[in-house]
Amino acid sequence: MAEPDEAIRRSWMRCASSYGLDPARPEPAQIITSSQLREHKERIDEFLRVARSGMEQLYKQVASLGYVLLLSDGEGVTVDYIANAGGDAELKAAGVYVGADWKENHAGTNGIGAVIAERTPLICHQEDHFNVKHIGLSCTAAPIFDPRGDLLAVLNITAMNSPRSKDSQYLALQLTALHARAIEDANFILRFGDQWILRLCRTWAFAEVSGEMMLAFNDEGVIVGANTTVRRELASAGQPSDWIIGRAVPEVFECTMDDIWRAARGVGSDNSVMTADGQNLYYLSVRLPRRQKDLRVIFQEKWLPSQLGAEDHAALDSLAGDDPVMQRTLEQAKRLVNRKVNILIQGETGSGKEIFARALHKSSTRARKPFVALNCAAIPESLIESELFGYAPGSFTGGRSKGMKGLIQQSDGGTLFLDEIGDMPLHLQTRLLRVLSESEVMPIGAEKPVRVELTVIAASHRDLRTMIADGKFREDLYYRLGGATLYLPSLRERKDIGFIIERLLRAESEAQGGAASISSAALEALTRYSWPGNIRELRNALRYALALSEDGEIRVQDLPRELVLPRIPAVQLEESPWPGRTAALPTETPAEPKGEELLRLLRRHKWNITATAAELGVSRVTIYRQMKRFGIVPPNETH
Ligand SMILES: Nc1ncnc2c1ncn2[C@@H]1O[C@H](COP(=O)(O)OP(=O)(O)OP(=O)(O)O)[C@@H](O)[C@H]1O
Repeated sequence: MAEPDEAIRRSWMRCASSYGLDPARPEPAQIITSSQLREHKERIDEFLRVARSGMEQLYKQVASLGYVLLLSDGEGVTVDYIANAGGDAELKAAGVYVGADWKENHAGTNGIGAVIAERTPLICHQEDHFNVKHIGLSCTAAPIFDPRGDLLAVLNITAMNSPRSKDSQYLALQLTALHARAIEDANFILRFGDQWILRLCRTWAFAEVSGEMMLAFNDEGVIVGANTTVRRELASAGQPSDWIIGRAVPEVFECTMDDIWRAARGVGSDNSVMTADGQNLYYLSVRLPRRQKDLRVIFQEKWLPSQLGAEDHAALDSLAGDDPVMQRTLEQAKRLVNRKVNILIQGETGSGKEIFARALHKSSTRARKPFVALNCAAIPESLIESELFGYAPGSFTGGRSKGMKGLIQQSDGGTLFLDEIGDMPLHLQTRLLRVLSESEVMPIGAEKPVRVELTVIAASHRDLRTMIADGKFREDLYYRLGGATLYLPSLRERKDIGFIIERLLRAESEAQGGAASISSAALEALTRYSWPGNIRELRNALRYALALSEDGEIRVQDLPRELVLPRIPAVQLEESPWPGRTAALPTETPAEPKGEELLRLLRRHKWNITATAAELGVSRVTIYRQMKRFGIVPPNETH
C-alpha cells in the first residue's frame, strides 16, 4: 500500500496543475441522469449483485458510527449506496449519493477519485479534500479489480462528521480494504465458477479455508484467471502482471496435472507445491467446477483413460440436433477425426468453433493427450512467436532463465488449436508452415530442433481465401492447415435452435441448481430473432432472462428488449462469406455496427474501448452494451 499522505499530495498536484481546479471555488456535485446511471449499472450488473452483499456486511459494522457507504464504478460514478433513512437531501447536496461522479478532474481530491488514480486503499480526511465544499467529509476508499487486473470499482465509506484526527480512520481503512478484497474474490468465484479454482496458502492449517490466493484453470489445466494477490505474489520482473494467464499450471508450479487432479479428489496427503522458480512454497486446495455432471467425464478422462473408446463421438454428437447442415458437418468430422490431417473450421463469431475443436479432440484417439489453445487475435503479435515456439534458456532478457516450452511442444501428440489464425503475422505463418512440413520445432535461441507430433485445428471467422487474394495469408499454409475445411452454419441458418436452447437451459439449471424452462411464446420470439452474435449471444440472452424470471420459466417479458422489439428497417440480405451459403441478416438500427463488425474493430484497436467508440462516433457505454448484447468477450475473460 502506498503511503496515503503521499497519494493525497500527488492528487492535489494533479488537481492544481493538470486539471486547473481552484480549491476555494465550491464545485457543485455532478449527478448524471438516470438513463446514464442505468447504462453504468448495466455494464457491471452481475458484479453489482455480488458487491451488494459485501457492502451490506461492511455497512453492518460501520452503520452505528454514522458512515455512508458508496460503491463507484471504475469511472468514478456512484452506482450503489447504503445510508440511514433520512438526511437524503444533505447527502445528495454533498454528492454522497447514487449517480454522483467523483472523478478528480472536476470533483478535486476525494477518496474515490484518488483511488482511481492511485489504485491503492487510502483515506481522504477533511482538509485532504481539494475542494472547499468537501472538507467536512472523511472518506476511506479501496479499489476492486477484475480478474484481469483492471480497476472495476471503488468501495468507499464516508463520515459526514468525524473526529479531527486522521488516525481515527485507520481501522475504517483496514475494514474497507478487507471488504473490497472479499467482494473482488466473490466476483472471481462468480466469474470462474465453472472452472477449477486453485487456492494457495502459505500456511498449511489455512489451506482449506483461505481464499487469499486464487487462480482459475480450465479442464486442460490452462490458467484462465488470477486474483490480485496471486498476480502480486507471482509477479515476475519484466513480465506483464498477468503473465501466468494462458500458461499450464505445471509451467508455473513444480507439479504435474496429475498432482492437481489428486488434490482435487482429496487423494494423497502432500498438498504442498513449489513455484517453478523454486522461490515459494504454498499449500493448495482445489475447488471443483459447478457443473457436476461433466466432472465425472473429466475425472474419467484424467484417471481412467483406458476406458475411453476410440470411437466415442458423444462430444461431437452433443453439438447439434436436427439440422441437416450440422449433421452433414458432424458426419464429415467423425470421418476425419483420426486421420492424419489438419482441420480448418470456418464460421461466424460465436458459432461454436472452439467448442467444435474441443469435441473433435475429445472424440479422437488423442483425447488423453493435451488440447492446447492459442487465440492469435488475443495476444500481442510480439508474444505469439515465443508462445508458439518457446525459447531456449537465457535466449533473451526478461525471459525465464530456464527457457520455456512453446505451445507447439506442449501439444505434442495431442491437438494444437489455433483460433483466429487469420490474425497470425505473415512471418510467423512461414515458421509455422516449416514446423508443419518438417514435424520439428526450433525454439527461439535453440541450437537444434525438437521433433513433435503435431495435429493442428485452426479456426477463423474471416474468409481466408479473400485474405490470400489480398496477400495477407499464405496460400501454402492455408492448404497445409485445411487438410479438410469444416463450415459451421450461423445460428440463424440452423434448424435446431430448439435443441440448442434446451441444451443451454439444461447447462444453466445444472450450474445454478434450479429449474429452467421456457414458455412457447418466448421460444417463438427466440426462433424469430437473427442472432448476429450466434450461440454466444443466445447463451447470454438466456442467462439474462433466467436471472429476471421469477420461477425459472422464461417468459417473453424476461427476454432482452431487442429480441422482442420489431426490427427496423426491414430485412436486408447480405452475402455470406462462406461458399454455398447465403445468410439473411436483418440489420440492426442504423447507428449500430453488427456483431462481426464490432468485433473486427475491437480487435483492430487492440480492445481499446475508447478508440473503438471514437471510430464509431458513439459513447464507450454504448460499446460495452453492444459487446454484452453480441456476447463479445475481451481476450482472457471467460466465455
Ligand atoms: N452446439 C453448442 N451447444 C451449446 N453451446 C454452444 C454450442 N456451440 C457453442 N456454444 C457456446 O457458445 C459460446 C461460443 O462458442 P465458441 O467460443 O466455441 O464460438 P467461436 O465460434 O469459437 O467464437 P469466436 O469466433 O469468438 O472465437 C460458448 O459459450 C459455447 O459454449
